[in-house]
Amino acid sequence: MALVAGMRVGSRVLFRPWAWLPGAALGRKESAARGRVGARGFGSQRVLVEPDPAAGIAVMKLKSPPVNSLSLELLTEFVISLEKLENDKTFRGIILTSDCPGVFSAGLDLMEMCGKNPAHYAEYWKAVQELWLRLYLSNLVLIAAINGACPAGGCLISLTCDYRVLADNPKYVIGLNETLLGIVAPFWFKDTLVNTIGHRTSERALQLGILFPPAEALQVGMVDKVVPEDQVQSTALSVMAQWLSIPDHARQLTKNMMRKATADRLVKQRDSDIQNFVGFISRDSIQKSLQVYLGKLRQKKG
Ligand SMILES: CCCCCCCCCCCCC/C=C/C(=O)SCCNC(=O)CCNC(=O)[C@H](O)C(C)(C)COP(=O)(O)OP(=O)(O)OC[C@H]1O[C@@H](n2cnc3c(N)ncnc32)[C@H](O)[C@@H]1OP(=O)(O)O
Repeated sequence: MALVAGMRVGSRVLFRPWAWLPGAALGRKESAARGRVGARGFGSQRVLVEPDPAAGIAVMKLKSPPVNSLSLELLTEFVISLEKLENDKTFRGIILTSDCPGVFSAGLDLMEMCGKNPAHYAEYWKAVQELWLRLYLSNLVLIAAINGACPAGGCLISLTCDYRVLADNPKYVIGLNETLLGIVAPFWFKDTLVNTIGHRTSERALQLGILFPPAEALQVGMVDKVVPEDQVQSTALSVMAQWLSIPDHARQLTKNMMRKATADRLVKQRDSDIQNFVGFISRDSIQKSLQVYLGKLRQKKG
């Protein structure tokens, strides 16, 4: 077996780029929870995993009501489930979807970024980085079955997937809308978007914080397919079959070739990226903007 840049070619698991990242190791309890997934469903409170070992795939459903906002707990459970599937050679692909009606994910949890201390912000941001790195460089085929609204961090997660299927519902908007909150998408959010829809469209989408409805999302390439809501899952499954018809080693090496440079940019500056986030989010003006935004979200109901 040849070794290419730390990747073992000839076995199914080709690269574990995070294995050497600081803080990437899981605790003892979490490690003990790993192991073969088998045919029974597993998961955690916030991440349901429905394995289909015969097909070599698993459906992973985010289940953190009401809106799958990416709390520290959800991020942690997400990473653990992902690692379990990555480590089990039975699995070659994951369909990522939501168990919360009408929302794929509301993005980063605003409560994690409001009124907390710098140590908390640092821990939170490290967890966000970790999930992005693992998803972006995953060996598995990842298909997003987007069955609800998909703003900001929710959009980022879908952009790490190899293919996005979006339900045709005008409420199911998708995009990086950070500027609407008075905050800035970090460079690696931006890079992920640029890699998907190109520079000019990203520039406009990011500055204006555009949340694209399905037809426009398809037109700009933010998603790959728009289908009636009741066909999202079946379409994701048939797309998965197509991707799994490609030999793993060739597809994985190609994915790595396309994505590694983007991931490396963050890997090389994880600590300074955390410091930037902590400094930025701790500013009084940013805290005020987030509070105002949260207030508007709450008012919407009343
Ligand atoms: C000098 C430059 C330096 C640069 C340095 C850069 C550093 C980095 C800077 C910071 C980068 C941060 C990046 C941030 C990314 C994000 O993801 S921020 C989150 C953005 N998300 C959103 O804008 C979505 C907001 N939510 C919604 O639009 C809607 O909730 C929905 C998803 C469309 C669902 O609508 P609906 O079903 O009608 O539910 P609601 O009634 O609106 O919500 C239910 C309750 O959930 C709460 N909630 C919603 N979203 C969030 C959230 N993201 N976090 C936490 N809580 C959320 C909402 O308030 C409701 O709560 P209650 O009123 O208490 O019920």
